[in-house]
Amino acid sequence: MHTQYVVGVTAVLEIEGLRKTYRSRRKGARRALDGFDMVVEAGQVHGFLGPNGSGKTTTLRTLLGLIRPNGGRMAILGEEVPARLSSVAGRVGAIVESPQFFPHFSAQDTLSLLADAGEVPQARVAEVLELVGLRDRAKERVKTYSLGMKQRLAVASALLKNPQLLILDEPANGLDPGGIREMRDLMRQLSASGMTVVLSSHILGEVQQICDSVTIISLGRRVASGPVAEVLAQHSGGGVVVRLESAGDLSSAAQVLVAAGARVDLKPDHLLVTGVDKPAWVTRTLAGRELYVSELAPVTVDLESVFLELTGTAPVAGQHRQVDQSVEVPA
Ligand SMILES: Nc1ncnc2c1ncn2[C@@H]1O[C@H](COP(=O)(O)OP(=O)(O)OP(=O)(O)O)[C@@H](O)[C@H]1O
Repeated sequence: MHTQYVVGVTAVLEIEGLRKTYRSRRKGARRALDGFDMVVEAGQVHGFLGPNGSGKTTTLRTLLGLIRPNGGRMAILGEEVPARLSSVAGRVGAIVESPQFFPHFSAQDTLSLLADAGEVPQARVAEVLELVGLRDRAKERVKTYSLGMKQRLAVASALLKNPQLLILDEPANGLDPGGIREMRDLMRQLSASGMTVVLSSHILGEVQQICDSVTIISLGRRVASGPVAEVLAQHSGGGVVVRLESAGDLSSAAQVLVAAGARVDLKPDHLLVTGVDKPAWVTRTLAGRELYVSELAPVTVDLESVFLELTGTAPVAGQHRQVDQSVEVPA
């Protein structure tokens, strides 16, 4: 299901009908993006989700002018890219591939060098070190840093020019739970300061906690998008779990509800009822037949279940899922 967006002036990122087919003499043609759409509004932390090989990195690299698309259009901060990339580049910070740092340099030296190269005032170096929480270790060599600290340094380098839009490809990759939490807090902090953050991720629980909105990609196409709560609500099916005072009455309760027009799944200790506008209707309908509800709760879905359903990547018993989601194009 596609959410229709009204593209307003606040869109920081717009992608429409993006297509990319990789061609190689040896491996033939592979369609990585097949008419992909994405919109990110200003001030959001936006999660870009999709299984391995679904086209996330291709999208981000195309956006940054590193890959030439075969079709579609893109705009960053209202400027068409790649045509006008040079006029927005100074307002976009991105880490699309893990940057390589000189191991013998300290974070301070690394950022200082990058600040000079990017004509950023040196005073900004201390600010970004503080922001990413590296201040106290800033003078130590990068080779002594943990993976999490290197990730922070990468984010610090992308923050040097105080971008309006920050794009991070898998920022939590390889981090332990503590590191992930710190990264989450940093994203929130940046967003609170008015920055728009787009992050691709596989860590769905994290995305659910950290992101205001999401785009889910599968096979090079958008399969869902919108505020996290909306995407979840659209896929919860409005179901309710119903338990009765006496479990022995479940089967008759199921018959009553079906006769009254609901869809009912009979489980050993509860009913799963869908197709009902208001949960109170279930209580009333059953009470009218002297069947008493002891518990009535909406079915909660998490982003992971929605993701698995939409991208067709839920595990299937006895099958080993292959990781590539791109489509081979016949010669
Ligand atoms: N340079 C390339 N040449 C040929 N095929 C490529 C190239 N880069 C990516 N692909 C293919 O395009 C498809 C999409 O890859 P992409 O890296 O965009 O996916 P992704 O969603 O970022 O995946 P992951 O989560 O695994 O990083 C994959 O089938 C990949 O093998």
